[in-house]
Amino acid sequence: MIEVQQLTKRYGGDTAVDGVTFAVEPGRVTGFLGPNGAGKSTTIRMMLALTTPTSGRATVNGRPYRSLPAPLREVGALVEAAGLHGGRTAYRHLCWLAASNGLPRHRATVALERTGLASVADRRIRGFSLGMRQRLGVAAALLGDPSTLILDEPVNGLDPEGVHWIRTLLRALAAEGRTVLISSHLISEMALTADHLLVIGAGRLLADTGVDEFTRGHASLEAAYFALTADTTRYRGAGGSTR
Ligand SMILES: Nc1ncnc2c1ncn2[C@@H]1O[C@H](COP(=O)(O)OP(=O)(O)OP(=O)(O)O)[C@@H](O)[C@H]1O
Repeated sequence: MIEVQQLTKRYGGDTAVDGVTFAVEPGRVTGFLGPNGAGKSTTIRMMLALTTPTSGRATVNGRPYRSLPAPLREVGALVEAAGLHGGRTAYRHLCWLAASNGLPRHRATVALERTGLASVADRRIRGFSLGMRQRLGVAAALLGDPSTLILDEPVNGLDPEGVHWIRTLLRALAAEGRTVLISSHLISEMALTADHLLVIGAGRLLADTGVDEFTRGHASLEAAYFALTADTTRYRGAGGSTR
């Protein structure tokens, strides 16, 4: 369970996240949506103590991330597919991560199997495609068998088979009773993956609702999303309407 209370982040005079309050419940997939620059990544980074809030707080299982005794056992995160040592194999990378977090080595094998990377476990990461790197990032998130998963844009770089795979995986993880939060720009994909939605625009929470409820009265989830966020889009192409 993730709880965010009055979370705010200011950069100079700009407010990236503005007094946001919500809870992400276990047992379902929660989609985190919003236009470019809405504050999704900043909110996620504050949950993971990668960015310090100006005010407010974020907790996982009742504690701020920083005070979790074994963070990887409680929260698995995919923030961006960076920080990979290209010369290492996928297996070595995960073993190194496991060792530095006090996790048994066999967790690396389990995570590779769950992410479909077992057959390339001994290949060097530098030869990995974007989609394979993304899977490896998900494998790292699953390493500690955490009850909470926070994945920023997990669908990025995945081919159609990969998109289907991550959708099935996320739904299975939620069905196991885990808390699953994913951000995405792919609204149509969210319609298939998420049970619940948090929508943020210009740093403010615009919706905290079930997918069916959110879509009611609109032609599609996309139409409902555009109607809600039209006035909060920070960046928009010249002449481009989002409706
Ligand atoms: N380190 C930083 N310094 C200054 N401003 C920042 C910083 N990080 C984010 N911002 C600003 O905060 C706002 C929210 O950015 P954020 O990356 O959280 O949005 P986002 O919803 O994740 O966007 P996207 O969908 O484009 O990834 C933006 O206006 C961004 O320019």
